[in-house]
Amino acid sequence: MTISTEERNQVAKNYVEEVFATIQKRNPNENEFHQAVKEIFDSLVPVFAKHPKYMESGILERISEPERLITFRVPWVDDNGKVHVNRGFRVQFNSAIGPYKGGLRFHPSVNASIIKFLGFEQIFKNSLTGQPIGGGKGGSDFDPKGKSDNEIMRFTQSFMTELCKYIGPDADVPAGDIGVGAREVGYMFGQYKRIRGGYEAGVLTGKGLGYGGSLGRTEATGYGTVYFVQEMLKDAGSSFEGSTVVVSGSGNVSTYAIEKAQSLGAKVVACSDSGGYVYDPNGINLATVKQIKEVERKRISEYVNVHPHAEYHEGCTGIWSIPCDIALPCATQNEINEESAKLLVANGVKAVGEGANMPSTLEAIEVFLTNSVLFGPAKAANAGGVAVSALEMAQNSMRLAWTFEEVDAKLHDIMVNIYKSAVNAANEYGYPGNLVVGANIAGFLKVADAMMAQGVI
Ligand SMILES: NC(=O)C1=CN([C@@H]2O[C@H](COP(=O)(O)OP(=O)(O)OC[C@H]3O[C@@H](n4cnc5c(N)ncnc54)[C@H](O)[C@@H]3O)[C@@H](O)[C@H]2O)C=CC1
Ligand SMILES: O=C(O)CCC(=O)C(=O)O
Repeated sequence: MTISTEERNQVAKNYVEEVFATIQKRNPNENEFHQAVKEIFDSLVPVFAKHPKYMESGILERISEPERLITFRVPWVDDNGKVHVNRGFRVQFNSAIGPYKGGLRFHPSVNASIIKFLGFEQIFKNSLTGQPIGGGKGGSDFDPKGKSDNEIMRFTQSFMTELCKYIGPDADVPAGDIGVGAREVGYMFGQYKRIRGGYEAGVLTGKGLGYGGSLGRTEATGYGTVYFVQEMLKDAGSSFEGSTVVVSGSGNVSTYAIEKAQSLGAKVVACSDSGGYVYDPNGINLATVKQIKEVERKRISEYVNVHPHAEYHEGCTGIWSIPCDIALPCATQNEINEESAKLLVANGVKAVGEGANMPSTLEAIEVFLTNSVLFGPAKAANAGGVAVSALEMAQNSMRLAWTFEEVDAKLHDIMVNIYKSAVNAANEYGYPGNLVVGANIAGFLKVADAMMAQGVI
């Protein structure tokens, strides 16, 4: 008996809802994880309607359950001799297409829900890059703010003393994320080498250039986000040239998103940190931001001491009230809610590119899509960082180093290809222009096919 398209869609929708309900029940109070799962699941209904084989082999049930979630104690001693205990995490979510790959986040908000949402997203993002990397993520509820260099070193060494049991160049390859940059990766690499012996350069990415790091990795996520938005704009007959841009955050992703947007002729008028935001009508002076954040490790409020014509405002969400053509949320999850999205639309925003992971709530995404704002979802738009991490792994394996220009050209190609894959999948499954659906489907299909080929594991 043949069934109608409508009936197929209903069967697929029921399946997705049933699996989602099970996930909510099995992972209570993990709101960020539920949010990430819901966004993907809703996008996949047309895939299950067209290819019931994925339902029959329980792909959704399997892909949403981590292969492994490791939690561990991280004891360390501060400069005054006081003992502290933090909690460490590593989620090894999916290894269907390659070793687990994804960053480590040190932030007091880190918990199982945050790590699982990030690890889950990483599966599809990594698949979109076209490189052989599975999905993983980790971190700790350790707060690096205000800690001395020695405290950071003692903490990261303690963290790696446990983590090193579970990672390796062909097994699981961590890197940085919020609160983890070149300094922390360096200390972790040293501790891994000390415990495990040998010189396994490919066990971590984001390393310093003098000991196996790749040129272009520091810039990759920010540059990649701008390359992705450039493709969206190009298709709409527009560009960065002469546009006004707002970028949230002032860390790794923000800094290099600002740098690339400026180099393409945009005026970036605002950036922020977790304390507040700076509005500079003359255009943000990036050298000042780098000095404050990368050298002095101080608050962004210092900016107005150097540039008194600029304004500093307390609080995180106010930045979205600044009129702009292009918004690049590059700070953290759920930083744009429905209200902020409506404000951006009312002020004429044309494009949004997500440099951070899940920076827009589901309601905010809906606002952008229904108002025909060009919307580059995180999994696609910020995939440049992990893509260049995979290039770092490749260079480590080959024991050679590519030039900055070579890496940047590869990054550019990868971002263009991700954009094309998302556009094509959106068209094929009946959602033209919806890059959320397109990226989710394109990322899913490769992993799902690999899982099918490898049997029920
Ligand atoms: N570093 C990387 O290669 C990649 C990072 N990401 C994502 O990009 C985002 C930023 O990460 P990084 O730049 O690496 O971290 P980072 O630690 O270098 O910078 C984070 C920035 O966000 C600010 N921030 C934190 N909470 C905030 C809030 N509530 N409001 C405003 N600003 C806030 C911090 O003050 C800091 O300036 C995160 O969502 C991360 O998961 C995504 C892909 C790759
Ligand atoms: O380069 C990496 O492996 C980390 C990238 C990452 O954590 C991310 O894409 O969110």
